[in-house]
Amino acid sequence: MDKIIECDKITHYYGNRLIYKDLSFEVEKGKVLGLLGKNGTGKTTIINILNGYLKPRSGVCRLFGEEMEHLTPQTKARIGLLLEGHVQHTYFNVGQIERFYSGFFPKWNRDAYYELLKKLQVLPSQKLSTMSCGQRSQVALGLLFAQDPELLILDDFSMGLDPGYRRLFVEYLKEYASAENKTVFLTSHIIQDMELLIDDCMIMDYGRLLLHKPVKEIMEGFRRFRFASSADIRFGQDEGIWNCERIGNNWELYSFLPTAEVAHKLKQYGIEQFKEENLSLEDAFIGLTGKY
Ligand SMILES: Nc1ncnc2c1ncn2[C@@H]1O[C@H](COP(=O)(O)OP(=O)(O)OP(=O)(O)O)[C@@H](O)[C@H]1O
Repeated sequence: MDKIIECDKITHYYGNRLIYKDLSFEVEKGKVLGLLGKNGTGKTTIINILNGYLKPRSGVCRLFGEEMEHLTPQTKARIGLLLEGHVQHTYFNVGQIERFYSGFFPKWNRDAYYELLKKLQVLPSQKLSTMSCGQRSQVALGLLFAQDPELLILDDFSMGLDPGYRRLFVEYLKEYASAENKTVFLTSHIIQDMELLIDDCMIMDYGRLLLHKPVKEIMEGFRRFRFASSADIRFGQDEGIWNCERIGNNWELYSFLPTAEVAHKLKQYGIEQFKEENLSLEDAFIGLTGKY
């Protein structure tokens, strides 16, 4: 299997502040990987390292087998990059920006741009600087599809997009990734979109990678157990319990363990009655990372 992204033991600090230590992961060709994490856990930092904008203190990242600091122009043309939603050249209008970008990319597909853009309520003569935040994001996404990259890296692609356009874009992306065997690495705080789109999920915690798994495994294996108790219940993570929170005498416990094992653990505290629940990816994310 081709590895499109390889990160090996990345350690990064801003000043004295550790962002992560020895972070390693790979993304195979054709996969859609979603990077999730609370604010400030280092998602944009990873994207900046992947693109060679930031040099980590140690470790190596490779895209298409080339080290991030020495990407050739040919490899760069295979990568579509969206940094927090926007295009920079806002003095262009909708038509001019398409013509400007087309010169840089050999496989430029102008129809893909106009197909997305025709859904926008703007004229080709409208300047980007006079557009709303979401409209500018739509232009940026249209330019990415026209580039026809083999690897798409999208940082917070849903920023400013309304629900209808977000759904449309998620559907385009899904089709793009599966029909053409493209690879996508993306971040978003809109986890409902991620659930529809991604194959694998990486969740960052402060200073470390919390979890990297196929979404299917999370959806099938991770559960919430609700029960009532006045006991002082304490589980360690080494016992397979990710999170156990109390609100009054009502408890929420999250685990990948089979029901019988959780039942056995609860019995030690005298709890025989509990309710087991399947989770959306958003609920699973909250169960894994806690509510702050
Ligand atoms: N240039 C910088 N200098 C110093 N600290 C920085 C710099 N850029 C980011 N940070 C800090 O590093 C941490 C990670 O930032 P980053 O932007 O990667 O987080 P994020 O996960 O993308 O956050 P969000 O979800 O809010 O977009 C934050 O605490 C941030 O304040």
